[in-house]
Amino acid sequence: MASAAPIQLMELKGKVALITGGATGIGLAMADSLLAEGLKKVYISGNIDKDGEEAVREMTKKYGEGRCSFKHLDVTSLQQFEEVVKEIVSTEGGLDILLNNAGIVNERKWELQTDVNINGTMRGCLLALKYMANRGACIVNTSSIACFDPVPYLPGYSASKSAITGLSRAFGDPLLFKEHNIRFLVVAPGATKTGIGNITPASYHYNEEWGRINLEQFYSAQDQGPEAVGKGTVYIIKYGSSGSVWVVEHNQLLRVTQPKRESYQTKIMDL
Ligand SMILES: NC(=O)C1=CN([C@@H]2O[C@H](COP(=O)(O)OP(=O)(O)OC[C@H]3O[C@@H](n4cnc5c(N)ncnc54)[C@H](O)[C@@H]3O)[C@@H](O)[C@H]2O)C=CC1
Ligand SMILES: CCCCCC(=O)/C=C/C=C\C/C=C\C/C=C\CCCC(=O)O
Repeated sequence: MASAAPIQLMELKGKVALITGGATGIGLAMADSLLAEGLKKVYISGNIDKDGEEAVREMTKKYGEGRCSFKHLDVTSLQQFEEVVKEIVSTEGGLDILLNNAGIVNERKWELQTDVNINGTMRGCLLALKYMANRGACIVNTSSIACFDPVPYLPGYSASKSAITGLSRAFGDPLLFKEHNIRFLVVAPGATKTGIGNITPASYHYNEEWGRINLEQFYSAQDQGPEAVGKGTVYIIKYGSSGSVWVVEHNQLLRVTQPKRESYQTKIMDL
């Protein structure tokens, strides 16, 4: 049920955004939704140049010349990440929105999965503190519903998404917000039709049978397109208070209210 009219915390017209893993799927849908809202410029970034170039062609056709550019950025490299952020800040006079969205599913290469998903998001948040403070900036980190309900066959992936939600809530705490005036937010999508599942069980899982079961479950659970996450993210950027967590699942945007831990603990004994 909708509550009282929310207070808009950011005007999107004329703003500049950078999206990691922005060339495909959810990241590209976020770019599309932001451009539709009148952003001055959206920088799509990613580790695969041909995907980036294709995405820019698509966005330029839809929104006109100069609204969207591609930057090569592998989020496992802090140096690359910092160079891209610095270049945008110097060209545009500042960066207003950073969407830490790059992510992979790869239980076989779980260390790489950790580096992209957790460390990549952490790098983006730390760079935001360094280059985006005190201008009302907003960071949205892409988690997953796997952060609430760990997917049995994806321990490393589920852990990485719990970490993203945890670090975003810590960065987004009102105490820190008072110091740097940056909102840190979480979008946690449910199963979404993108290329993330275009993998073979043996190529991404240490247990091929688990991989097969997980992919089957994933394909049958995908009931929304990336556009839903793009639209939901625009709402979150406009209205989400720092540290808030949001789900986009079954084509709905939902606000997550974390219960106080005392409410779900059962006392066993005094020690
Ligand atoms: N599709 C789904 O059901 C769900 C996806 N997510 C998350 O949404 C985010 C986007 O995924 P999708 O759009 O679904 O898949 P996708 O595979 O289309 O997008 C991921 C993007 O990240 C890029 N990427 C991978 N490694 C990178 C690196 N080292 N540096 C920079 N970019 C890199 C890929 O090239 C790709 O463009 C991910 O964080 C994923 O975990 C969360 C919940 C559900
Ligand atoms: C290849 C898996 C990609 C994981 C993407 C993700 O972040 C989250 C996906 C969420 C659910 C799908 C994953 C596994 C399916 C498990 C259970 C299906 C239960 C059906 C449902 O909850 O709707």
